[in-house]
This record gives sequence, C-alpha cells and structure tokens, in this order.
Amino acid sequence: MSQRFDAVVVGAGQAGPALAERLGKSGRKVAVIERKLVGGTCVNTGCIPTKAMVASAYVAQLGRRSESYGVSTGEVGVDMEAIWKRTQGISGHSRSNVEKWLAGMPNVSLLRGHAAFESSRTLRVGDTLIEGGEIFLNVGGRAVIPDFPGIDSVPYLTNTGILELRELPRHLVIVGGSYIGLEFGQMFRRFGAEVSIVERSDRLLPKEDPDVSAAVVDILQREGIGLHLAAECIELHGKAGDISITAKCASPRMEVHGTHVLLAVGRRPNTDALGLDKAGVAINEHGYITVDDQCRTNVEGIWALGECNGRGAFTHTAYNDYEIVAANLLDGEPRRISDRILAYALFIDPPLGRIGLTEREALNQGHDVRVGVRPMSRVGRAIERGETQGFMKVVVDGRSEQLLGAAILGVNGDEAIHSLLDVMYAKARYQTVTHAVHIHPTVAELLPTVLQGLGTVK
Ligand SMILES: Cc1cc2nc3c(=O)[nH]c(=O)nc-3n(C[C@H](O)[C@H](O)[C@H](O)COP(=O)(O)OP(=O)(O)OC[C@H]3O[C@@H](n4cnc5c(N)ncnc54)[C@H](O)[C@@H]3O)c2cc1C
Ligand SMILES: NC(=O)c1ccc[n+]([C@@H]2O[C@H](COP(=O)([O-])OP(=O)(O)OC[C@H]3O[C@@H](n4cnc5c(N)ncnc54)[C@H](O)[C@@H]3O)[C@@H](O)[C@H]2O)c1
Repeated sequence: MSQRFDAVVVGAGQAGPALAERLGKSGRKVAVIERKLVGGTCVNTGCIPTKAMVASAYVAQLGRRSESYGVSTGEVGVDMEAIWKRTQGISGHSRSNVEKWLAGMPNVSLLRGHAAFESSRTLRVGDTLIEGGEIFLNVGGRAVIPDFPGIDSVPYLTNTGILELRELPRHLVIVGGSYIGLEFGQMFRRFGAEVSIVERSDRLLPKEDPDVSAAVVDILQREGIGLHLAAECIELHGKAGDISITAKCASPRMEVHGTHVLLAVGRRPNTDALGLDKAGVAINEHGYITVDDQCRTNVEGIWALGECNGRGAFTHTAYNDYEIVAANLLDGEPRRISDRILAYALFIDPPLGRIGLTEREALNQGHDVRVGVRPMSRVGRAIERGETQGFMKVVVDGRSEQLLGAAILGVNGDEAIHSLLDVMYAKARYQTVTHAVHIHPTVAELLPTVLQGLGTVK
C-alpha cells in the first residue's frame, strides 16, 4: 500500500507537532510518523519526568533542613513508588496533551511505526510506502552505550530505565559527570541512596569554567556524593545488585562498588536506522544530519530539526528549529540557527543558568574580557531563603561593551539569567542592565551591581 502527502514529519518530539500544525494550516496534507511515544524524549524520558523528580528531591532536602527555618516536619520519609506515580502522572498528562493536540490538527494524520527512507521522496512504515513532497526529520537521539569491557554482561541503566525504578538503589554509581549524571545523582542522593559519580575528565562539567565546576563539586560533596574524577579506561564487573566499576588507567587505579549503574556519557542521534543513504542525505562523522543555517539538508525538500541535526541538544533549541523552518517556508522571514544564543540550565539545586560564552571561551576568542562576580552569600534573597551556595558571573567585551555570556549558579539562577539573555538578544550595551532598576528582593536585582564591578581578566 502507498499513501501520498504534501508534507511528512518523522518524529513527534519537540519540533515535529508544532511544525505539523503550521503545515496543516497552510493547506498541506500532512503525515506525522512516530514509532514510540508522542512528545519524544523531553516529555517521556527527559526534561519533564526528571524535573518532576528533582522537585520531589528538593522537598525531601528541604524537609531535612526544616528545623533551620524554625519548622518541624519530623523524620523525612521517601516513597519511591509514590514519586514514580507522581512523575508518570505529570509526564503522561503532558503526553496525552500532545496526543490530543495532534488529533485536533486540521489536515494532519498521525501514523504509528518506524519510518525509513526508500528514496529521497519515499519512506517505508511497516508495509506502507509514504510519499512526501516535503520531508521533515525530527528523530531526536538516545543514550550512548559505551563499549566498556563488561557492558554486555553487567546490567546498567540509562535515563530511560532509571525512570522505571520503584525502589531506591542502595548505591547508585553514575558514569558521566555532566547534565544527566549530576541531575540524577543529586536527586537519588536526596532520596536516600548512596551515590558515586565517575567522570573521565579531571573535573565535573568539563565544558564549563573551572570555577563553576569547583562550586558544583562543593555543592555535591556537601550532600555526601562520592566523586571519582580522571577515571579513564572504565570496566564493569559483577551482576545485578553487586557491581564494580574500575578505571584502570586512573592514577591510582580507581574502583567503586555499587548496586546499580547509570550510564550518562552523552547522546547519539537516531539516524542509524533511517535509511539516509537511500535518500542521499549527508551526515557528519558522529551521525548528525548536516544542515544549513535554516535546517535544510543537502537534499532539496528534506529538512532536519532538533537534536538529530547536531545544532542544539535541548528542547528549546528543537522548538526554535521549528520556528526557523516555519518562518522561512511559510512566513517569508529569514530566521537562522546562527541568530540563536546558547542558553541552558543544569537543574541541580541550586540550579546553574548559563548563556553565551564562558570566560575561557571569551578569552580564547580574543575578546577584551571583563568579568563581574558575586557570591550568592552576598545576595539578600539567597540569604533570606537560606540557600546561599554558588555565585553569579557575567562576562563582557570591554571594546563593544556588550554582554558575552553569564553563569548564575544559585537559587533562581535558571530564571534570573533570562534578564541578561534578553539584553544579549537586543545587542544592547551592558549599561542597559546597570541603569535598570530591578525588583527587591530578587536574585536579579544584584545583576546591575555585578556589572558595576567589572574587572579585567588576564
Ligand atoms: C534525562 C534528560 C533530561 C533532559 N532535560 C532537559 C531539560 O531540562 N531541558 C532541555 O531543554 N532539554 C533537556 N533534555 C534534552 C531534550 O529532552 C532533548 O534535547 C529534546 O527532547 C530533543 O527534542 P527532539 O524533538 O529533537 O527529539 P525527541 O524529543 O527525542 O523526539 C524524537 C522523536 O522521534 C521519534 N523517532 C525517532 N526515529 C524515528 C523513526 N525512524 N520513525 C518514527 N519516529 C521516530 C522518537 O520516538 C521520538 O519520539 C533532556 C534529555 C534527557 C535525556
Ligand atoms: N538540564 C538540561 O537541559 C539537560 C538535562 C539532562 C540532559 N540534557 C541533554 O542531554 C544531553 C546528554 O547529557 P549527558 O550528561 O549524558 O551528556 P554530556 O555529553 O553532557 O556529558 C557526558 C559526560 O560524560 C563524560 N564521559 C564521556 N565518556 C566517558 C567515559 N567513558 N567515562 C566516564 N565519563 C565519560 C564526559 O566527560 C561528560 O562529562 C546533553 O547534551 C543535554 O543536551 C539536558
């Protein structure tokens, strides 16, 4: 059997549904093909379930600290089954909203199954051939499974499997000390598990500035999380409930025993079983689909959006890819990926809000770097909240007087950072912020002060 559509969207993740709606409204007959759960990673196994669990972990931690606020809660108990149910409820609600949204879109049909190219205009889904005038790939990614010795015999978790745990692991060992590793690590520690993080680099969050990494280490160590850095040549040994992880090339040789292992060493794109060679669509050496500044692949009539194009690894960047494609194709507005400023948050507690360049990147790029820093222990709002860990740091170019980047590791840092991000988008001078009057008492009210104290960096 074969069916013809004006437009075919493969993957109902963060870009696909919104794009399908716009295409359908333009009068095109549209197919959305999804092989698993609509909503993709973010809704089902990523942002939404993890942030729901981070919220439970925050409450547990606050309960333990309650007496310091003059409040008695009694001993804190954590019910993993109840946390699982709450998390599944939030994630499931979000998924069903996307399902209803898709079902109500004019001219859009949702087809279930794995899609793979047969030619540059044809995809196979089971026994059906789907022909598309325009094809939009939003296939996302999945966890990297490294080829560690022992990986085939020792049971391990990824971000997917760990969400299914209904009992607390006694000792969770996490390989990878970046976004996924740190968010899960802190949350399981707060649930009551022993947690060890094993990271190949000599510091956590190796892409951040060293002062950010050091402050994050301090936050995690105070909560009793074990850190094993510079862990090279990892091997897994043992069986379910009794696992050891060794880093043979670490000096001295490192070994840590646990009951469960989470692999959090990065993501890879879902492009390997997509038949891209049959369509002639080019990929890079890591399997990401090569696109131009407006998400077009090398094959006319085929676009790639979201994580699979390697130009962003976040929900907001995937959604922005949809906005870029829709603007160019449907609105005659030449929006571009390169107009986007890097922005993300790490949702440990306190969170890290990050935008633009790090201090190190700014120096490497030859900017006349000026930096303003303030510890959260000197931020009124943080003191009143009893949450004074971390610091804020803003990086400015002394010649253009524009903001280059910022990091706010501290309470509300994930929100406060946006006031700087918007000034960067406006391409305004940093004095826009120093002259602004911010609300008291907030974290953002100190940003003008930080910028008034800019210093030169060698
Ligand atoms: C644990 C975790 C936490 C995260 N937290 C955050 C966060 O807090 N903030 C943030 O911004 N980002 C976060 N992310 C990243 C974010 O989830 C992803 O960047 C985002 O979901 C990518 O969206 P996407 O649309 O590109 O792909 P996806 O959401 O992965 O969607 C791709 C869809 O395509 C489908 N598909 C794939 N291949 C085919 C095929 N051949 N045929 C049919 N269907 C196919 C998949 O089933 C999937 O539904 C997190 C990720 C993880 C793993
Ligand atoms: N808050 C958020 O926005 C959020 C949260 C979770 C995940 N995510 C997304 O998920 C993606 C993947 O996250 P991630 O943390 O898995 O990957 P990552 O690429 O950010 O970090 C992987 C970490 O594992 C380490 N590593 C790699 N190989 C290793 C090895 N052999 N042994 C030990 N350590 C090793 C790396 O040095 C690095 O620190 C991110 O890029 C991000 O886009 C985002």
